[in-house]
This record gives sequence, structure tokens and C-alpha cells, in this order.
Amino acid sequence: MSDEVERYKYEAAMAAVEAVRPGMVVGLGHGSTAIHALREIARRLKHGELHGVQGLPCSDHVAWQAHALGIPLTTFERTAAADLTIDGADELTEFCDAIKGGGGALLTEKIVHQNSRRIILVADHTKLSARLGGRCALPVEVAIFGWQAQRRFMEALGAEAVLRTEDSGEPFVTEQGHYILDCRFESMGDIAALSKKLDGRAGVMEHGLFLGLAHEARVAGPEGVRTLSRG
Ligand SMILES: O=C(CO)[C@H](O)[C@H](O)COP(=O)(O)O
Repeated sequence: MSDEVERYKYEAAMAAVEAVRPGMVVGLGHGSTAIHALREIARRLKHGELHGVQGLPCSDHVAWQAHALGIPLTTFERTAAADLTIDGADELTEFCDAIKGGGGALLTEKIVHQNSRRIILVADHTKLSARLGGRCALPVEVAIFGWQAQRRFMEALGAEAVLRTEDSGEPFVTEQGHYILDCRFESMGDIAALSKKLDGRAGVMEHGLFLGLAHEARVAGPEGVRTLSRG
């Protein structure tokens, strides 16, 4: 990762944190861009600028990071929804549709997104894409039972589906105890229809198409930080 891209990630996250207000419940996203937002929220909390803010983490890993940074946390047991969620993306369009799941937290991230009043995606400009799937594979989280059937299903939909593995060669297992198939399509065709097909498939626990969920994005690049909105 170049220093430049890292700086853009930082700038995008900083711009998003401007939307956090005292007393808010903030959905805390997963990944190397969202971590900058976490650190800034922690810094502002420490300086008394964000009194009463509580984090609703998008994964156990983020819960651990936020706890280490001193951000008070809440859960769905105590909170119905996040006022604002700041989260990264692997690929996104000008209209804030996104592919997520590069970090393996897509299921829990989607739960938090679906229970957020406002969502701001944060990304560096290299993640912008005219058409989803052009830049990265689509992560599909599948039950371990019969996972090969889901691979065949994805192949029948036109994807090259690869089981995500650890460096050791062992399958990567999500925090929720599932496998991930990284599915590369030549073209996803009708993305909304694909999303529906995956939603309806037993054994597909979640997929990385986040369509119509995010309200806005902050995308940083050589020209500064752009604000995108769903419209
Ligand atoms: O969806 C995600 C994790 O499941 C991340 O938000 C996504 O992979 C972006 O991560 P990064 O900011 O590190 O590129």
C-alpha cells in the first residue's frame, strides 16, 4: 500500500468523522480505512468533543480495536439502530452502491448497515468504479455445510469462485463460522437481480453487494475529498 493511498484513506475517514455529533451511536466499520475514523473518534472523545458517543462495532475485531482505543461500546441488545455508520468499501460507484467483504466481515457489516439511520462510506479514489465487479471479486459468505454446492451455484451464475484461504492454506473462517467464496465475474449483468438470487439461496449466509444502503461516501484522491450521495 503506497503512502499516498494511505493518506487518502485517512483524509476520507477524517471527512466522515465531521458528521459525528455528541451523544450519537456510531456504527464502527471494519478495515484499514475505517480504522482511521475509529482513531479520530477516540481522540475527540478523549478531548471531550464527542461526549456521550457510543460505538456499535461491525465485527468482534472492531469491538476489540474500539475497546483498546477507549471508545464506549453498545450492542443491539441495548440499541435499536446506529445514528451514523462510517465504513469502508472494496469498490463503490458514484451512487454509493458497493462491494464489501474484503476483510471478511460482510455479514455483520450488513446487519449494522441495515440498522443505521445514515451510512457514510469512506474510500480512496482507486476504489471508484463505473460498474461493480470491475475492480474486485464479490465475496459470498457460505455455510460450511455443503459449501461446494454454493461454489457450483456461483459457477452456474458465471463466476469463477475461489474458496478464501489463510496464508497457511487452511480455509478462512469468518467470525460467524462460515467460509467465503471470492467470486470473479466477467460481468455481473443485472446486479440487483444477482443480489436477489443470492438473497434467496439457502447456504448463502450473506454476499458483498451493498446496494441502496449507503447514503453518502467520502472519497479522497489527488483532487481532495469528494462527497458522493445516493441521490
Ligand atoms: O468490507 C470490509 C470488511 O469486510 C471492509 O470495509 C473493506 O474490505 C474495505 O477495507 P479497507 O478499507 O481495508 O480497504
